[in-house]
Amino acid sequence: MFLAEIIGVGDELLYGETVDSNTAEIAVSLQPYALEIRRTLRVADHLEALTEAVREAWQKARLVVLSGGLGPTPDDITREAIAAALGEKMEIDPQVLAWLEGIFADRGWKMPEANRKQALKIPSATWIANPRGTAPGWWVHREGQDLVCLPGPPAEWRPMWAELLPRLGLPAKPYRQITFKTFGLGESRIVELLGDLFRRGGAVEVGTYAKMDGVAVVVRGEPGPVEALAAQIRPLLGEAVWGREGDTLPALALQRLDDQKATLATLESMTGGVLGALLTGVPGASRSYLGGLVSYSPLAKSQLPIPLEVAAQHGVVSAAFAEAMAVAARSLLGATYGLSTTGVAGPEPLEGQPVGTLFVGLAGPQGVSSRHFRLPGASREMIRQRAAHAALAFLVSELR
Ligand SMILES: NC(=O)c1ccc[n+]([C@@H]2O[C@H](COP(=O)(O)O)[C@@H](O)[C@H]2O)c1
Repeated sequence: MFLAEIIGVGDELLYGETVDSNTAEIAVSLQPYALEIRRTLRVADHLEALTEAVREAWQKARLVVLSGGLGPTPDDITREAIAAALGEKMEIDPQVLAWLEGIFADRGWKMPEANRKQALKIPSATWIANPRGTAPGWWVHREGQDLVCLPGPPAEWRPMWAELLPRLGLPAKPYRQITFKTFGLGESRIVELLGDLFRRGGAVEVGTYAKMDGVAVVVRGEPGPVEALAAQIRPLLGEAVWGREGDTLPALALQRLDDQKATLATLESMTGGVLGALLTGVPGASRSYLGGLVSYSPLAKSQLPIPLEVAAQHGVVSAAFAEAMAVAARSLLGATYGLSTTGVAGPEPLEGQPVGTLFVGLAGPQGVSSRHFRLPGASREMIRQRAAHAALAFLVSELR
C-alpha cells in the first residue's frame, strides 16, 4: 500500500498553545483511500527541520500534506522549506500578488510588504485558492506523487481540502464507517460490553471517542464486515444509543419536539444557561424551544412556583426538586414539556452530594420523571457542559 504523511507546522503546536487537530482531521479524511498512514508529524517553524521533514516524506510517500506556516510573518517558512526540499526556486506570481493587493484595497488599506511572500510559488506547484484568507495553498503533482500545502486555520483549509481531495485521483478503497453515539456509558464499560467484538487492526476496526455528548462508538473498514459487526454491536449498546454519525443532541431534541408539534421550556440551576445556549445554537430553534429561566441562587429558587417544603425536605440537589422545577418550567411558559437541571459542578461537594451529581427533571403531558447522573469531568466547566448534554440525552430518550 502507498504511504501518506501529514505534517503540522508551527511552534505553537509543539508547546500546546494550539492543540494540533489538523493532522488528525486530515488523516481521517484519507480513510476512504488506499493509503497507509504510519505517522503524522508536528514540526516547528524551523527552516532546516522542516526542509528535512519534507524531504524525507517526499522520498517515501505517495501523498504529503502540510498545514500551517503560510502566513506573512518571518516565522512562516513552510514555502521556503518545500522549495528547498524539492530543489526548486520560488517566484512571485503577479496575478496572485494583484489579488492580494486587491484584498487589502477592498478594506481601504495598502498591502503590507510582508504579505508579498504569500504570492511566491515554485514552478511545479499550482495554486489552491483560499476563499477565506490571504494564504493560498500549493498543490505539487510530480512523478506520480502529490504534495499539498494548506494554511493552518481550519476555517481556511477545510474548504480548500474538500475541493482538492477528490481531484487528487488517489487510489480509493471500499470503505464504510458506522457511528453509534451513546450517552451514559463510560469508555471502559463499552469495551467490557463489546468483549471480543472490540476489534482492532483488521479489515474492520472499532474505536471509542469520548466527547461532551457521550461516547461515540465507531466501526470502520471494509463495508461488508463493518455492516455485520455494527449489527452485532448495536443491541449490546441498547438504550444508551441516541444517534448516528452527524447527529447532535440539541438538533435531535428539537427535531423530536418538532415532529410531535411540541414545545419546550427549560429551568436551569447547575448549568446556568448552558442548556439554553446549546438549544439556541441550532438554527430554527424557536420553532419548538420557547425559552428558559436560570434559577441559580436559593433566593431565585424561592421565587419559583415550587412549594418551599420540597427544598426543605429533599434539598435542592434532588430528584424531587428537579421534578418540581420541570413542572414549574412547563407551567411558567405554557410549554408541552419542561426540562430542568440541578446538581453540583464543583469544585466542592454540596448538600453532601459529590461533584458531578446531576438530577434532570422532565415534565410533560404524561406526567413527570427524573434521572440521576454521576458525571465524570476534570473541571467545573466540563461538568456543566456534560450536564447540559445529559439533560438533552434524557429528553431525547424520553421523546423516542
Ligand atoms: N441547584 C443547583 O444546581 C445549584 C445552584 C447553584 C450552585 N450549585 C453548585 O453549588 C456549588 C457552588 O456554586 P458557586 O461556586 O457558583 O457558588 C457548585 O458546585 C455549583 O454547581 C448548584
